[in-house]
Amino acid sequence: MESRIPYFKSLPVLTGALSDFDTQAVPATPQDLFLQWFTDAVARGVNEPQVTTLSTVDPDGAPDARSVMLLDVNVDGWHFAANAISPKGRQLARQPQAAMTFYWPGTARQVRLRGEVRALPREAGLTDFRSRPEKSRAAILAARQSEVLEQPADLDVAQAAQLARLQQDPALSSEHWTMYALRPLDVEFWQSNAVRRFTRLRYRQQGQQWTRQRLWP
Ligand SMILES: Cc1cc2nc3c(=O)[nH]c(=O)nc-3n(C[C@H](O)[C@H](O)[C@H](O)COP(=O)(O)O)c2cc1C
Repeated sequence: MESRIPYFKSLPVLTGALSDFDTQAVPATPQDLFLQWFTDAVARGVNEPQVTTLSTVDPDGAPDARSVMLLDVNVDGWHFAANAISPKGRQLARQPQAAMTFYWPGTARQVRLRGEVRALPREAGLTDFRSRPEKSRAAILAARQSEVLEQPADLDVAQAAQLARLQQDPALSSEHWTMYALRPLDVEFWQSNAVRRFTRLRYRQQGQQWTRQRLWP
């Protein structure tokens, strides 16, 4: 098979108006720097900056990763919602550790987080569930997420059944839809610049404080 290396390497990367990253002038917490970078990504027109790659560990110790939507960032961590009985939910129940990776094209910035994941109290999942459109709630209720779908028509039947239930009882909720918070021990901010000199800054939790270290690129 013909090599695709020249093709992939010919595609532009780390493009955009790049900022200098002054690691001396950063906030005390990674939450604040993350929100600065996030707001900047939105202002620069980055599409869907709230989508992140969430990596977990399966029962065999193998990594697993997928996209999820970031829903909040605060002292409790980086929040996302998922079905507790999905593979990721089961993986997190067994091994409550995860990583999140953000890359915002056009900013040449990456943010990586690693740490413990906690399922938030049930009310948080319920509030998120209730805020979703009816069809999305029906899809969550019908979820047998990541099981093999033998007959595509089974999905339509399952979703239509849940939609009918919801129309009869709009207060219906999912007992499995859960809000999670990834509370990082490490958060690394990575920035390229016009001369491809990468600047990396890692925040590390130490007790109640965050320490900061520059990393070799
Ligand atoms: C852009 C995008 C956003 C997504 N957001 C979520 C999300 O917030 N929560 C979720 O459970 N799945 C989300 N998904 C679907 C997951 O990537 C994944 O396919 C699904 O949750 C099953 O993952 P699992 O088998 O590892 O549990 C999203 C997918 C995409 C492409």
